[in-house]
Amino acid sequence: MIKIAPSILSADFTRLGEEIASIRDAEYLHFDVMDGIFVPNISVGIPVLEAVRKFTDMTLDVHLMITEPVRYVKNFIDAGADIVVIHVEADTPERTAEALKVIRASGKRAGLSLKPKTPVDAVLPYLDLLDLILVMTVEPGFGGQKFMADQLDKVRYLRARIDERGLGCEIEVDGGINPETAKLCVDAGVDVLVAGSAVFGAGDRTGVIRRLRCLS
Ligand SMILES: O=C(CO)[C@H](O)[C@H](O)COP(=O)(O)O
Repeated sequence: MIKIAPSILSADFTRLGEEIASIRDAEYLHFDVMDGIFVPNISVGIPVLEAVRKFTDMTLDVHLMITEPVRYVKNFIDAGADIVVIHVEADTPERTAEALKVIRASGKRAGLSLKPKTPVDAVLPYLDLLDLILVMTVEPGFGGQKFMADQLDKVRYLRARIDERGLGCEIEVDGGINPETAKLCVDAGVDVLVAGSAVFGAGDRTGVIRRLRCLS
């Protein structure tokens, strides 16, 4: 069963509670954190995550597009994150592993993401520490960009590595996901689809989530 993770980056922040309440039948709620340094944009942070945590029981999938994530992972866990995804490019290998261990030691799920220009084998040394790998299918920083189909080679490669080792690590994609690109991702072996503008730009959110699952 494909999991859907609507990204609140594309929600109407003046009505964030209503926007979240309009999402039914999605497994995760994707929460994008941007620091203006790791990516050329600034989004929301810990106080907003705390508010969202009080509002919903959904699994909160927190994507940290920030430098030196090891400094902040515990704060995001305390604020209510269920899954914390950091970037492989955001710190040294030692501190990246340390951050992943802190997440798991807190009883939360650890994820690692890679930007489109990062070679896929950059995440392999961390596989045993991971519950999720997030393959970016746009340059991180902004919603509403065009899907990069060439990133699906990474998905196929990771699918094979994860399956041959019998690991439970999920593969997630983020950026430019709509019902057409979702089909390509599912065929390549993706487990979780992040979708921002496709979900929050649609009137019928239940309908679009169903189409993203390739059910209609
Ligand atoms: O992480 C992100 C951008 O860095 C967003 O989650 C992503 O771009 C979703 O937006 P859309 O579905 O509109 O492409």
